Amino acid sequence: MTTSDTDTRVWAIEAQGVTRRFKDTLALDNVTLNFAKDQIHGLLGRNGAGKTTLMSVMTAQDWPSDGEVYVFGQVPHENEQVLPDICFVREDQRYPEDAMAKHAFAAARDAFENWDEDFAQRLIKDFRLPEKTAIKKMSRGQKSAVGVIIGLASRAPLTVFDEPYMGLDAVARQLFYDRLLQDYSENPRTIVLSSHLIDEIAHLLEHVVVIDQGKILVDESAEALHGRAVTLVGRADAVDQVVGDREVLDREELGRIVRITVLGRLSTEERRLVADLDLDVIPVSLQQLIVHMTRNNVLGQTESEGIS
Ligand SMILES: Nc1ncnc2c1ncn2[C@@H]1O[C@H](COP(=O)(O)OP(=O)(O)OP(=O)(O)O)[C@@H](O)[C@H]1O
Repeated sequence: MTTSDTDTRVWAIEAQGVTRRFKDTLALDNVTLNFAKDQIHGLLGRNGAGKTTLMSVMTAQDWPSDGEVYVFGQVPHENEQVLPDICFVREDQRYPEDAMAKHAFAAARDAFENWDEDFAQRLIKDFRLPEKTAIKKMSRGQKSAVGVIIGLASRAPLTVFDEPYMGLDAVARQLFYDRLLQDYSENPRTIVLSSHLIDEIAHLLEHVVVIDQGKILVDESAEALHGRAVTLVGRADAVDQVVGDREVLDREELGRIVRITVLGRLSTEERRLVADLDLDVIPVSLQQLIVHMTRNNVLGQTESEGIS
């Protein structure tokens, strides 16, 4: 079995130059990144960015067209040593025609060594899941709950949730976040979460990866990202004085007042200037930052390709 030559004590997943092509579509374009062990990672990006494809390749459900993937230091594909350590929860999970939730849970109990039956039973009650209804006949939210319960109770060393909460209502989603955080603090493991609801999951994330058009746009700790951009509001000439030659992510004008989002933290001196000029400083949420960055990336590429 091939073993990655980087430090397998640190990385749960290593992707090296991973490309995935589907006929004319380049879903992953030479992706190189690592996911540290025992952290909660967010994999974020717009529709069609390549999230599901990357998750599928990393969990050995799909092969890369090029490049290498290692999970816990080994190539995971067709690897009986690593596959039992991976739980991939996806929205489009297929179940046999008459399968009920209890059948899915029994299969998960057999598949995952760390399966916690008491925890699963508590989650079934929390999510009010009907155990005797065929999964195919369940509501969208109930189907999602089946996946979420399997993902949590499996306690797999690598658990990957691809948009697990489609269809879950706000109460159920909050339940998922709370149970995940609580169980993760008691049983640390590597979690990868993809989501469109960025602000809802931002507080869970320790590491953030943003993918856009198959390329990695951001690969940073959540802490480093926090405060990476700031919005300044005030008189145009005063705001421009502080903005200087910083990269502008967004600019809105309302008469003589402007609202400009710039990359980078403000220095102590700049903060003083901001106070003297009577400007408002508004922190930028992870969701706003990613919206700005992916929007700018698309515009940048469109312009450079000469398409207006
Ligand atoms: N089996 C496939 N055959 C052809 N194209 C595919 C296939 N799977 C994915 N793609 C294409 O690859 C690109 C990435 O798709 P992917 O599902 O990974 O995106 P995503 O980021 O998960 O999107 P979403 O947030 O909308 O689920 C898209 O352009 C998609 O159409």
